[in-house]
Amino acid sequence: MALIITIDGVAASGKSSVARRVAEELRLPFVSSGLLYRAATVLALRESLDLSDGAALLAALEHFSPRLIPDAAGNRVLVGTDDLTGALHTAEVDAHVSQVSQHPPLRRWVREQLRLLPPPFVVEGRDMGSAVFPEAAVKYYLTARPEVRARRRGAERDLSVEQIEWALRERDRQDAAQSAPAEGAVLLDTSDMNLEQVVERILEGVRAWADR
Ligand SMILES: Nc1ncnc2c1ncn2[C@@H]1O[C@H](COP(=O)(O)OP(=O)(O)O)[C@@H](O)[C@H]1O
Ligand SMILES: Nc1ccn([C@H]2C[C@H](O)[C@@H](COP(=O)(O)OP(=O)(O)O)O2)c(=O)n1
Repeated sequence: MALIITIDGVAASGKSSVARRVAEELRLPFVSSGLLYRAATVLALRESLDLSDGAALLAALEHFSPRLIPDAAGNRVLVGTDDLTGALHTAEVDAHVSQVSQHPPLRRWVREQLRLLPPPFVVEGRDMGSAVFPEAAVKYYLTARPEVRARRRGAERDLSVEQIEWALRERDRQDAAQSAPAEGAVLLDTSDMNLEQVVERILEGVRAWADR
């Protein structure tokens, strides 16, 4: 079975940065599942769709067919030849993506897109090790204290750390349904670890799996 490594966790726990570095060390592609939910949100906002209307949101995904490109330097999302990536990480998308991602038809669409990707790869999100790739060989779940996560994200948003912490706690609450750690996932609280320490812990886990 080709190796799939899942790295799930709460917002700003370090999933994308850690997945990118782990994939780099293992010379594997890495996949950021959240970008498809962010792309769905950007499309819905641009089309002024009702974010509570799952059928309309799914129709928009099927019409625009956003494509996730697992670039090693950082995943990209294309709609036709338009690169949506630069519009995905904003406070406005943060504020609406949880509502968009709740709809089961959208989750099924995202799952179908992800399961088309040829293993091996590292994939990060909320439910990669549970709902999407339960067969994955190595599963991790990252957490960190909200104030630590807010400080880390602070460099990426033009909001105060207090505003970011409030928004992260709100998104944790809204995302809770699809964010439970997968069975067998190794839980890592990264609050007091730097990025490379988290990366090394996961690489140790992959080596242990390879030597089993
Ligand atoms: N263990 C860590 N220590 C310090 N900074 C970190 C750590 N993990 C991630 N970061 C930084 O925190 C920010 C958010 O990380 P990111 O990977 O985007 O989180 P997520 O994908 O879980 O939302 C990034 O700037 C990243 O470089
Ligand atoms: N596998 C996933 C990935 C993301 N989501 C939802 C929940 C998140 O609030 C949004 C955005 O996810 P993303 O990983 O890009 O967000 P963060 O990097 O954690 O801030 O999408 C999801 O429901 N399932």
